[in-house]
Amino acid sequence: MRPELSEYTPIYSGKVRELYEIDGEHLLLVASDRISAYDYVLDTPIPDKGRVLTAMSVFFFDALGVPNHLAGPADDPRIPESVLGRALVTRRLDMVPVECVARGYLTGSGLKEYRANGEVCGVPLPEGLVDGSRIDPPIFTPATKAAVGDHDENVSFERVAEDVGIELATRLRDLTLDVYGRGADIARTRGIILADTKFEFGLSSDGDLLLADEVLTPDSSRYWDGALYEPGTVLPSFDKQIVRDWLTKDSGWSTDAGAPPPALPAEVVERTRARYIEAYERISGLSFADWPGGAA
Ligand SMILES: C[C@H](c1ccccc1)n1cc(-c2ncnc(N)c2C#N)cn1
Repeated sequence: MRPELSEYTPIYSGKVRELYEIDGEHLLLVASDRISAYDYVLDTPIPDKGRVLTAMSVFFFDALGVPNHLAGPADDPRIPESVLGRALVTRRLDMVPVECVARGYLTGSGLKEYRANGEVCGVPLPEGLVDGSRIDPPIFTPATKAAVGDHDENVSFERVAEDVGIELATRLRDLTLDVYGRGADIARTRGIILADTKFEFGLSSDGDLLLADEVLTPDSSRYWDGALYEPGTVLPSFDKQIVRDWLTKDSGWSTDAGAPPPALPAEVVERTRARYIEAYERISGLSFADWPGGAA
């Protein structure tokens, strides 16, 4: 008999995820079906999004073999039925207050910084790069955690070293680049570009540095369709572009409307759900139908 979610103490609620305390040593990390676009959390959920992204994290935790915070399998008996498949039991860690970002392609806030001063987080880049240019080898571009609703602030490696010490900063950078590089290689061979990603790490009570949070999911990474990639082309988001296009081209809403986006039509929801499942099945080589939880 599985416990009820109400038996656990909620300790954090994010845009699309929640964190609960199971006991002094263990947490329950829950991924919702909520989707965000243009800094809004949309009213319409994407069925199974939480389960797909949880499956992706578990695939990469297993495939990359990095010491991590998982404390049980996807069907761990401590996981309530109501969130089975979209929740994981994790060890409670002392989280390192650094957003560990790796970039293999130049876009977003990195591009903005590069255009202003030719570097990203203090890392100089070659001249002449444009939106979508490959950054090879990938670079470590950390950020400080922003308050809820704000955007993270890009900082230099030196600033991270000031905050957490040079030894830990060096380990964070090396681990971030190693895990991103190997994960991006796996995805690329399956036709999906992981342009960049954000990792979170924590320290165990034994002092071990463990990979935490979600790993290489479309919510923590930019997913592009490799078949569409041309150097310097701006690629749509593999998972969110269907929603973005409907919102800005078909719904009558605009980002400067000053009002939240409208509800999504069923067709947009289903196509988006299919994109998440496609990304998981292509990258993992596994069938999403075999993943725990879902419609009884
Ligand atoms: C921002 C992120 C979060 C994830 C999911 C839902 C809401 C927030 N978060 C993760 C921890 C955390 N704290 C202690 N030990 C851990 N193993 C983890 C993890 N993962 C704190 N915050």
